[in-house]
Amino acid sequence: MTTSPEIIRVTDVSKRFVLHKEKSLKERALRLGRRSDHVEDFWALRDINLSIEAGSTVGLMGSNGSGKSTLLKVIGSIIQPTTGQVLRRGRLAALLELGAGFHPELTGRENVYLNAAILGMTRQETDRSFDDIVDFSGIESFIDTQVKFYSSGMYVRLAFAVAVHVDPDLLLVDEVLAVGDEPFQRKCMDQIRTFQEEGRTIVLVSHSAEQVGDLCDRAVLLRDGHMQFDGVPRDAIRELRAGFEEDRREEAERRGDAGRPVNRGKIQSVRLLTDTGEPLETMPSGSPMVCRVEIDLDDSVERWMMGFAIETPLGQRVYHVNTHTEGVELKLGRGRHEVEFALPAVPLGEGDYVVRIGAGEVAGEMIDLQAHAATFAVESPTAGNGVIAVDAAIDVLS
Ligand SMILES: Nc1ncnc2c1ncn2[C@@H]1O[C@H](COP(=O)(O)OP(=O)(O)OP(=O)(O)O)[C@@H](O)[C@H]1O
Repeated sequence: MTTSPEIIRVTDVSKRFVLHKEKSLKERALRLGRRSDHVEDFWALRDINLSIEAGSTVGLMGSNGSGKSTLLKVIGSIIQPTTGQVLRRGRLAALLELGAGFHPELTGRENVYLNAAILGMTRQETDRSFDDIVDFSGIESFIDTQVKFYSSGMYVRLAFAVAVHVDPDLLLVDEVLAVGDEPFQRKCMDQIRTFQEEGRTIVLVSHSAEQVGDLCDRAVLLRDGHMQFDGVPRDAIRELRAGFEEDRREEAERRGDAGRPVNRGKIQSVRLLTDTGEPLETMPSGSPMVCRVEIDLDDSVERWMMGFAIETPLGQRVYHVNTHTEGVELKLGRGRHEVEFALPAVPLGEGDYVVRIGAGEVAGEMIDLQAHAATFAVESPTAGNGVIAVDAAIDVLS
């Protein structure tokens, strides 16, 4: 097996920001308007080690403020790490903050030349690519308008068009693409796939599990500036969701301190069974499935409901049912309750699936949630791929 050469090496990188916290208005007034800054260190990244091989597509994931954009900027040398070092090879194109790299007073045309020059293109090279850049951006009629009058989508269109036409070895993309409209986002995704086929390296920040699962061969998960996970996207997504669940519980406990009872219920077990009561791990497509959930409640729980969902490992929901919307009343009272969801036929396509179970009061208060309550695999002999099993027949008509 040959391994690709390393294109990025991040060694022991930490990034500290200094936060200036303003004191209250009253204190400022007392100091007659002089700044009464209270300075605090904030570590946005802590001891990050990362080696990225040429030709790979890596997704940076994590909750808001976890350090994704900071890491991307450190990789792109837009900001310097406080400690540690970043080594990078090849030509870089980066699509970071909205408008970064564009001068607001210059026109789109002038910015294309300026931006391409910053990214390492000669004037002649830019002349040759100019029409393609404008064509890709789709904003031809605004190319001689100052970019300060551009909408966010127009900014991103032009910036992405320049970035992909400078022949980069490494493309860094922050979430900015999300402001483009749907056709443009699709065009960007097609371009990213072309880049992958051409063996270029891509590092992207995304909140979309779908996108990371679909595009990336590796995902790095950040939590509070630390690297929490580095591996295959589906495992990163599972870790990320487990973290969200943990946060939700902590949040519920905090709210509990403010007077509401906590731990009013807990899902104790979730079992997947065949219709004859055998444990179910792998099933043929179209066969029945039973899901039995045991939950303990305390007597403060009022009218409640339970939801059952089947998702792909990347979190795409393929089925959902809820006791309340189906008109099923659940029993009240302290102690163990058992709810069964019996599905007479599960016509899913071949693959792995995740069961998500949630319980909450009809009035809106969450009781418990297990985002990864159980998993199962479906085997299907049908033609094609997808989340539904369809046995397509193909005829050559002419
Ligand atoms: N220039 C800065 N000065 C001070 N703090 C900063 C600066 N840039 C980022 N931070 C802080 O560093 C932390 C990480 O920010 P970062 O933008 O990297 O997070 P993120 O994971 O990309 O978040 P999001 O998903 O919200 O985009 C945040 O708490 C942010 O407030």
